[in-house]
Amino acid sequence: MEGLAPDALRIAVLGAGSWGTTFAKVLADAGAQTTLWARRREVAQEITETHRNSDYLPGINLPPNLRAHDRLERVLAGAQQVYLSVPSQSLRSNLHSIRDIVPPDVPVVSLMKGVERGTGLRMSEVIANELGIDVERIAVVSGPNLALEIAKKQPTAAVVASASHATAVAVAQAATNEYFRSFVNTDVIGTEFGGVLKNLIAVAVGIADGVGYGENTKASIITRGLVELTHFAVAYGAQAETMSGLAGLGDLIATCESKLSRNNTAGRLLGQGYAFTEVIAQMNQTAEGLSSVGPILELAEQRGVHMPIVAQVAQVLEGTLDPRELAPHLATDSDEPQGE
Ligand SMILES: NC(=O)c1ccc[n+]([C@@H]2O[C@H](COP(=O)([O-])OP(=O)(O)OC[C@H]3O[C@@H](n4cnc5c(N)ncnc54)[C@H](O)[C@@H]3O)[C@@H](O)[C@H]2O)c1
Ligand SMILES: O=P(O)(O)OC[C@H](O)CO
Repeated sequence: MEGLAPDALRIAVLGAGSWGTTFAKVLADAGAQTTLWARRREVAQEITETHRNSDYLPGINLPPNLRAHDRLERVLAGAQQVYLSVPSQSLRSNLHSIRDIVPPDVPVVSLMKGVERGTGLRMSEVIANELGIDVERIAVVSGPNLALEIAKKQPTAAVVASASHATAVAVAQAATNEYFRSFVNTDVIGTEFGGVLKNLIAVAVGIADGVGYGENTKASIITRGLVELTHFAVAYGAQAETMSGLAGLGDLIATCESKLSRNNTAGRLLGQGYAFTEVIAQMNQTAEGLSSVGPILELAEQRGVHMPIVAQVAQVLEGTLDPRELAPHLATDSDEPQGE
């Protein structure tokens, strides 16, 4: 491609929604020759020919070294790194399709923030399972990363985690440019669960917002939510410090505060009185939190972790709790004061 260094990294990104496209732009802006897989041919054509993805990133110009295709074989051929950004519940079936065509030995990176319904597995676990590859080849990216802001080149940080420090570094190098900075760690569990759990707290904050509660209520939910997500993640082997980093607190703040967040938006609609089915009908993008609530509560129960906020989000989704009742029962279902 014109203007690219001859040794430019060749990268494949699967999933041309808002995050897949934005992350592909980050990688391309960092100098990689990047190819996106779009399910729909017309989306692939629009990206390659007009450098736009108007459905997901209206008004954003994409760089010329970012192209797209609807054929997986074309996208994956010769890729030196592979990134996955499809809705979490569709990951396994997508991996089936690429199992035999992912280039050997290259890093495979999850950009997703969900857990699989039915198994409760994190995305990196589904990848290891389905592709049968060494965990040292797998990395995950998380952090306060609202796609549209990054697509507009607003300065942002993220964290890349892998069981292999070398893999994390290779991915972070590829995903660092003048507006996007990738840090590294080896706490894959904490980094992934941070991204999943903050979505649930963002739904709760959205509900409070939709009901009409103010900043005290939302700050209370965010703060107690951080305690809840830390207890959960640590019970599953995460390091507590990860939860006060970019993938925990950082993402919690961004998602709970932003009207761009789909999880926050879904919560707000619930708080305004829309039923779950009506919210789903109104959302035209992925709100992962809605699918993660059930599996996360099952996992919490298995390790004896108390998650009052997430449990109440589940009740609002089921229609068994009035949204106005969510915040008053923030901390516990007991009337006894408890330690913070
Ligand atoms: N958008 C963000 O700001 C953001 C930031 C960080 C992480 N994420 C995570 O990235 C992942 C993808 O989210 P997104 O924001 O790009 O969602 P999106 O709704 O914007 O796009 C989803 C994409 O997946 C495609 N898709 C839908 N069903 C599919 C299927 N069965 N098989 C293959 N492709 C399918 C859609 O056509 C679309 O291209 C989610 O896990 C999300 O939590 C999103
Ligand atoms: O729009 P949301 O709620 O999926 O959040 C997007 C990102 O995860 C924010 O970091």
